Amino acid sequence: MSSRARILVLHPALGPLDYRVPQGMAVEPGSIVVVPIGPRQYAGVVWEPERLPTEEIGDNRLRNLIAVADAPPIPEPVRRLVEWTADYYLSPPSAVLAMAVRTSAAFESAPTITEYRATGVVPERLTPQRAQALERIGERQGLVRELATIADVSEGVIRGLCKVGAIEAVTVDTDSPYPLPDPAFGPPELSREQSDVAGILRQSVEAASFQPFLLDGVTGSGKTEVYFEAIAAAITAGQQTIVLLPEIALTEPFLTRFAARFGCEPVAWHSGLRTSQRRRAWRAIASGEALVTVGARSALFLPYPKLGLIVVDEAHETSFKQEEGVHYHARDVAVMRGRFEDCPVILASATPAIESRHQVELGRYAELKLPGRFGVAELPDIEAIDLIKEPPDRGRWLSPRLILAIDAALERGEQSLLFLNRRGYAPLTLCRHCGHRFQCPNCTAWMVEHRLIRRLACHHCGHTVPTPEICPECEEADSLVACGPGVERIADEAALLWPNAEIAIVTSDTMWSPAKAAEFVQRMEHKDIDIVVGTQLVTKGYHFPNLTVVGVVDADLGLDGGDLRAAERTFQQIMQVSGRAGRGEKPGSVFIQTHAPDARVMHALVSGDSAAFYAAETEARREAGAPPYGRYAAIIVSSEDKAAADETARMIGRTAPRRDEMHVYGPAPAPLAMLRGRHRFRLLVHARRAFDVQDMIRDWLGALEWSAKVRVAVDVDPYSFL
Ligand SMILES: Nc1ncnc2c1ncn2[C@@H]1O[C@H](COP(=O)(O)OP(=O)(O)OP(=O)(O)O)[C@@H](O)[C@H]1O
Ligand SMILES: [Zn+2]
Repeated sequence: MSSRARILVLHPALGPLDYRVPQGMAVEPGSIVVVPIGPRQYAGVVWEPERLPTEEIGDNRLRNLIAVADAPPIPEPVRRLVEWTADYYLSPPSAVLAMAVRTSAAFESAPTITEYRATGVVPERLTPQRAQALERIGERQGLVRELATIADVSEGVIRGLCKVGAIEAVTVDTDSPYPLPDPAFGPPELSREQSDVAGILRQSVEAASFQPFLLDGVTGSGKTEVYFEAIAAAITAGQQTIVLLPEIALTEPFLTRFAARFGCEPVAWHSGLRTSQRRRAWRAIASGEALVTVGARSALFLPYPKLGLIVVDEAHETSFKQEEGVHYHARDVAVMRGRFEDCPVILASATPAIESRHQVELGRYAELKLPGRFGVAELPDIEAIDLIKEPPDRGRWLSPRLILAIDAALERGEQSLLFLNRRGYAPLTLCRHCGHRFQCPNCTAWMVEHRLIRRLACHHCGHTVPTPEICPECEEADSLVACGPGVERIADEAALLWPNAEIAIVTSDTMWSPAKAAEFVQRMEHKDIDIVVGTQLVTKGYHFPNLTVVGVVDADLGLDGGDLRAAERTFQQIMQVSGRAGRGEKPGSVFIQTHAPDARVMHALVSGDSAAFYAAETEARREAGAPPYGRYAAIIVSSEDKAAADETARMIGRTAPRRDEMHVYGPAPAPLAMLRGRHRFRLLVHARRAFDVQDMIRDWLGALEWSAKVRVAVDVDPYSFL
């Protein structure tokens, strides 16, 4: 009798497969193994056969497992989480598992990796490519492949630089231990309110049982300080913590703040890590040595063996929803993980989502409130500026009242922030002679002018072209006009208004790495910047006590398009950016430029009556049967071949089951009818809360077949309707 093992192979197109465990090899559920598939080798994880049924094959046809990896097994709660996520989001389990086993380097038993870095030697033959490579690499270090990507040159160029001594190899120890955070390093003195909330969280961590908390505290109330106390309790108990942040850019300030509280930085996990860093972090996490990990949503699936606490900061942020591959929502999966791990989950937010508030009403989440700012800081005053009554000058975007407020802030030596959630110079370029508009060839989207790099760029697919001198349609020179503002245009206007002020543009174009974020924070703290012009990237997390004036350039921007969360999102975003003003001793003021001062959301922002706003929004959702009172699932059909996509979408529509508990809308061309060269059609399932949408969709789509040219993606609980 041979012993067989069921393996979930890390190959997106394959289901579970059985293998023979050769004599002398020992595996258990969770073991990471290497298996043969045809002539190739893949990693996989041993699974409980009853949980992943598959067609059994005879013993005589089994192939042998090749090896067991030198890494701890994937713990049981993670295996349950993988199954749940795959089930809920209608995704292949292997695609979910791939997020837990994120790096193949991690279980190859090589404790060192060879990396490369610049030596400072300038080669005699300095081609433009070589010069570019050395300039971009700077102080950085990595594999040849990684350096080539950073420098945007071929690997050959890097190897060439190596031969002439401009780049050298270094051996990196990827198993060196991380320092241990010390709960007693720098604890703050908590206010009464803070200390009450911290006490409840501490107790919950010590009790080590599942409990979701909604930590609802206004901006600057000390939510971070308070959940740090829960982390301290977990560290003391020798348990691991995950802190999820909505953007990588926020990790840098978090690391510094964490170090001030605990004496050393936590382990960071995000897409910007090099192979060697990824391997080191993964191994420390999987062995249980890494006590606190901070990261973007992908940190959630890692195999922490003794997880004691999960924190989701800025939990209302929609960037926790993944829009590609497995369409999961990290906030919701975090709560499930807490349940499988039996540990508390803290969702921290100044503007909790209606979905999360609803869970509080149902008694599933415990609500903890911090209603006031810490210390002497007060919440800022918010005023609306009616752009019809107080318009900016022609061709300008800042109204007189906002300009006066910034004048005064500059006079007082204080900082201002102008918020506009639009990268680049202008969202649309057209020819004033023939009316030609520049559209992306791959997407249903205008090309956005970026003046800093003198290119037009598509924000959906990344396609760029140099900004043309003449209209490609009518060949008229100097006929192109920029329509509407992006942050670069606002920065230009600010430079004209305040020629002596130091102005910084902060977007993902200018702040694309943790190091850039650190540099920005430093310049702000040293008052080297007077006016920040930024996108949503600067709206959260930052604490700049000298920042007192915030101007929202176009508060109506997020209301266009009108998906079900548009008003809520606008409210959250503006509250969030307002939260940057007056965080220190100096009071802050916020100006919201709008064409719709009478809209409910603008009223709520100005009056500060968020309760009334939420009540009305929630009631509207209830009436519409929208989440959290009903559910949606989107089916997105796409193909490079428009007719094929159209035909498949219609077939799916025709075969839609008819049930009382649900209705299927569509198919219709998606608002983003073309994306990255693929034509897109959408269907939307709208169902009652209790209806098992996933099961219905599984049966429905499972019975259909479509051409290999067509991709059908299901988005359960969609946040994007484009
Ligand atoms: N008990 C305390 N002792 C000393 N400083 C504190 C205390 N509580 C809060 N602070 C300080 O007040 C500022 C705001 O706190 P914190 O950033 O934790 O608030 P927050 O609620 O997380 O804010 P936001 O939601 O805007 O990110 C920080 O600089 C923090 O260090
Ligand atoms: Zn595009």
